[in-house]
Amino acid sequence: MNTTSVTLRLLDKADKEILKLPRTVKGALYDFQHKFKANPQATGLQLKQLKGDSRLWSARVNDEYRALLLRLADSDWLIVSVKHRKEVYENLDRLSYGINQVTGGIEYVDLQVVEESVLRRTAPAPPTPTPRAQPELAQPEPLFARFSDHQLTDLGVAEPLVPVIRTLTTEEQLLGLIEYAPQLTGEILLSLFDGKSYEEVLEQVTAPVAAPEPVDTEDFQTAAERPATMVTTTDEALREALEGEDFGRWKVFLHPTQSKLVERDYSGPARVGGGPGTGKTIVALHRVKHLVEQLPQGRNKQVLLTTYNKNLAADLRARLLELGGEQLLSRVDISHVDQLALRVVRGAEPGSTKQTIDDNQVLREWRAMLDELGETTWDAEFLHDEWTQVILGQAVASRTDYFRARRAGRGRNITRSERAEIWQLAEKFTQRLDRLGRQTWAQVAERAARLEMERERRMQIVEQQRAEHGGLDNIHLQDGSAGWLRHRYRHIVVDEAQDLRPGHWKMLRAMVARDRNDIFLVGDTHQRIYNNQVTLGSLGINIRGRSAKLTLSYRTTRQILGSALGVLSGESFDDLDGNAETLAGYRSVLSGALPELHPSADWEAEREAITELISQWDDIPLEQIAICVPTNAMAQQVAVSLAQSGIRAVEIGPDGPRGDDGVHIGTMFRFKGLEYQRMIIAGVSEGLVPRTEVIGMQRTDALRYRRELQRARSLLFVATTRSRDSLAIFWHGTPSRFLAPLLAS
Ligand SMILES: Nc1ncnc2c1ncn2[C@@H]1O[C@H](COP(=O)(O)OP(=O)(O)OP(=O)(O)O)[C@@H](O)[C@H]1O
Repeated sequence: MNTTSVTLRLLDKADKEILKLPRTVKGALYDFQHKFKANPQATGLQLKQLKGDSRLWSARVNDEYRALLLRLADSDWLIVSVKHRKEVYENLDRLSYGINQVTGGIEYVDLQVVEESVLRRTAPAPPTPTPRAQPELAQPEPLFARFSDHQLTDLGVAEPLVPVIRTLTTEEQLLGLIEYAPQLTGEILLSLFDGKSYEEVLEQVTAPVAAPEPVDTEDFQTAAERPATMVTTTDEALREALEGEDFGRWKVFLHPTQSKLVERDYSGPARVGGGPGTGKTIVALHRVKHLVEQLPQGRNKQVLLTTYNKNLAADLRARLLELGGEQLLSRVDISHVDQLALRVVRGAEPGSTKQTIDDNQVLREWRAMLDELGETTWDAEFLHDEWTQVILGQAVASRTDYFRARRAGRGRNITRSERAEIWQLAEKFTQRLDRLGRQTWAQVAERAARLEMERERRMQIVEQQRAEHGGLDNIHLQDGSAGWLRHRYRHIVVDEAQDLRPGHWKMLRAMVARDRNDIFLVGDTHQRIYNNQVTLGSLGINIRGRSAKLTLSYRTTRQILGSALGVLSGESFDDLDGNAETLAGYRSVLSGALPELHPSADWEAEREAITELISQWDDIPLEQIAICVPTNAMAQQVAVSLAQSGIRAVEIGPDGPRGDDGVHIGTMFRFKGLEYQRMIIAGVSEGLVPRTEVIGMQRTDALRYRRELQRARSLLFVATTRSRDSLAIFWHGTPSRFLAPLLAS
């Protein structure tokens, strides 16, 4: 046997078993993997084949514990389990392994462990009735009676589990089975249990992970390389999994649908959609790592990782550091997109002292100006949106151009004379900002886009000249020529893509050459919380044919997910490219309690009820609890109520939580990208969610009303999907219309 380069991997789920082992055993396992890789045949390891079986082996971890290994090839081994010595050698028939015929992935099942787990969740049988006193008890219907064995295995259920599956009669038992079953079996059974049809599961769960080629169920080495086999792939990943008390599984075990997207070679820009918690950010991070690994050696930052705010960018940096250390970080520019745009603009205007103001400040400026002018025809929000989306967004440079500008999706039609009025107001507003030495983020984005597009154009001219004159040397280079210019990045990865402005996209497009794997973006339009509707194709980013969707939530329980989907019901969403996008197939294998619904008579009573609930939660750190409210004022009021009961709280500001200690409180806008163990959403009352002003728009501007309503829904959807384990929704007075499906069920 070749002992020089032994590959040792760890199968998904074995790590969960390992996490439960005593500390000393984990330490021993760490030493074991070193020794094993040095020489599997070393006497101390007592490597032996189980039961004459050709692939399953056991090896000694310490006096008490044994590792069970599958031998994939001569020097390629896979740890499938770590068990107490007494549990290894009895009844070997219960240990089953094989290659799933649908996915081509390696699966391992210990039937005894599964059966015991099911049994633990089985309610004790009622006392045996005396023959005469009781009528015969009806046997409960098995959960999956309506599906044949063939149907189950065709969907990808692990064949050895079929007999146990036939015995299941309760949800609890099913959850017991899923805990120790291969990942796909769990996903399939829960989807069927939750009411999906065979065909739906085939399309939504099985097809995305099915092997594209016929599966050879004897070829374990090929199987180990398929995305469907969830294993650690590198030494580092194995060490990580063995070392960590609560290591980040996301770093090591990607879902097959995730790893395919990470590793694919795309002929151009690609997009990954998917509901909250499906691991879009995780995919973006792994994609960055993958792209960096393909780069030639160097020191420069050829990959840009960007997102829409500072807080999220900081989080991306921390997670990328966790994933690949300083070495990976050294090749990646991580910047939030506004900051990036500002950098471009400052680069072009080094002396500029302009202050950049956020949307709230801009609206205050609009209002101040309208007040001063005594102008009442138009409201500040409308003018701000019109200016940002139509005038700035389409780079409209003159009044005449504005008369011709497209206003798709902008709400009510406006006449020519109204356009003239708006144009005049917009001009006045721009001058006012100039005078005050201020600029808006939308202006910065558009300016940055123009500068970058101009820069790219100069590069293209030089390229063209180079082609025509046969080399740079033959071109007469003038001062300021672009001969030395290169695209700023080789690859751009965007997280939370749904909230970037058109200007951002134009800037990013110009920063990277149109090439394979140029732009990779992840986002979910159901979570769009700003009014930045874009059609990427029209901005030069063509994702057609390179669009995919993740559907398995790793964050939220099925129960919370059901409520979150209820909040969205009846609304339609786009795919960032003008087509419809749905959450079909969105699911979870995590289970928990149903969300709690708490009505109150008024706001004060609601705050009391919230305080009361939190004071009962003394089993988790306060930082794992968050309260989300519709307005800043309400956030402050909740903080005061909590303080009066001695509960510490911190508010979440634009840059994240202002402090470490206490329950996090914030408005719905602040929760994007965050997650908590327990979430409270408060003030979900009609008039607050959606706001009264939005409801009023129904009469004045139907299109705007629909857009604002969708945004309010999305905000609530984002808030509901931040919680991992439990969700409590509070309101006073009339509950929000968005809660109707939850109240009806
Ligand atoms: N393969 C995986 N294994 C384990 N955990 C995972 C995996 N993928 C994602 N997660 C976990 O699921 C949670 C959600 O992941 P992530 O933040 O990437 O989702 P998202 O789709 O970007 O969510 P959102 O749209 O709500 O921002 C995180 O806690 C992440 O660590």
